[in-house]
Amino acid sequence: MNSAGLPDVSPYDALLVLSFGGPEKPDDVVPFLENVTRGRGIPRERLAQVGEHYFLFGGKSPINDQNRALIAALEKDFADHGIDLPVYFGNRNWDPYLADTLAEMTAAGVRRAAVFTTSAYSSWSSCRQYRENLADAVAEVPGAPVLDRLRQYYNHPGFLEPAVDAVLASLAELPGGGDAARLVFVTHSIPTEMNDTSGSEDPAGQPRPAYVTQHRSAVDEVARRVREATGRAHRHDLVYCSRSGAPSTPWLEPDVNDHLEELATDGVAQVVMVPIGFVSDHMEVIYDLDTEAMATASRLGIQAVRAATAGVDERFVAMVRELVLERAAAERGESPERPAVGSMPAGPDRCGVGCCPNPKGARPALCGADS
Ligand SMILES: CC1=C(CCC(=O)O)c2cc3nc(cc4[nH]c(cc5[nH]c(cc1n2)c(C)c5CCC(=O)O)c(CCC(=O)O)c4C)C(CCC(=O)O)=C3C
Ligand SMILES: [Fe+2]
Repeated sequence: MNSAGLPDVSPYDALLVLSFGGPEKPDDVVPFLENVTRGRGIPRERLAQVGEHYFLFGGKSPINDQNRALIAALEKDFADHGIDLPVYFGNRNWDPYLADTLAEMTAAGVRRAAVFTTSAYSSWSSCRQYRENLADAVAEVPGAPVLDRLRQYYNHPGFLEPAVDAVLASLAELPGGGDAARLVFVTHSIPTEMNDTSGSEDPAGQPRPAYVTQHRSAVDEVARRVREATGRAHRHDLVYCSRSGAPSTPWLEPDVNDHLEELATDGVAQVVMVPIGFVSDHMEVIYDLDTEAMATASRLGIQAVRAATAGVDERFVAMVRELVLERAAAERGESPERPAVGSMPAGPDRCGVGCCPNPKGARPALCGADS
């Protein structure tokens, strides 16, 4: 609390929500995909396919609107809690681009901002690449504010509690209350090599392989709480979607569709798909799960329901506020509580040395113990 009895956000004078970005209209789709895949060696056929996913939804990704809704909810939550902190929005791959937002923040006199990324887990794609984006943007904008990326939140109760309720709601939608339903937790596949190097060897960092270890912690905790609530032990699995890259490069498996085939063979009749790797219903969720995996389930005669993502659940929104206040207190030299549930402790405020290296070679990155 500050002298007026309100939560103390110093040393911060802004919050930046940093996300992936997505196309807003059909003409944006190809330039967006070019932004995403610049220098990444994604085969042309894969890009054409992913372009079709966007065109199926009118050439517009839901992700930017979802982030604007999250920001509106945060502004309201801050106001309700007497917190006077402007919230800015910047993306890696589409308008509003991070560097433009940083220029706007600089012009508005922002000196130091907390940064919330819309990605809960550690890997190059979901963690360090955002830190590289921050370094690039700061290099482009003279006088840019100091930026503190908030810790990974895959094990924060504000992220997992909405997931538990979402699973319970989905079970209730299945005939018979889903009493024999399998819980199929789904996240974004990444190259196995990117998983192996996710996290760091620095004892103060996230233990390797952070990406899968963090997911297992989150998944087991949600399944445990569902069991507590229903009194039934639902079997559960962690599987993957949205594989990309060259077919010769190994990525995390099994793919959700292959897994459903296997479940059907084993006689599983009901499934709840839980998009535990994603914070909102963006393209991976509405295409890869709701369209493709749902069609697979229906072809196999499996009754399937997809659980909701955190979105603008008030606990998730409150989590962002709590993370800002926690980090602000830590930067003031206090020792705030660091809520964490599951098998892993709260992650560090700064990524460990060598955390989640870029597979194409080292680049400058902010917000690490070594930056
Ligand atoms: C771990 C992870 C997350 C989750 C964490 C986070 O949220 O950050 C994520 C999120 C997202 N990924 C997204 C879109 C895309 N990702 C691609 C490609 C890739 N993703 C990767 C990983 C991840 N991606 C990887 C290793 C590649 C291969 C290329 C490379 O090595 O860099 C491609 C290129 C085409 C393709 O190859 O699929 C697209 C279009 C969107 C926007 C959705 C929308 O528009 O609604 C979102 C939120
Ligand atoms: Fe992706």
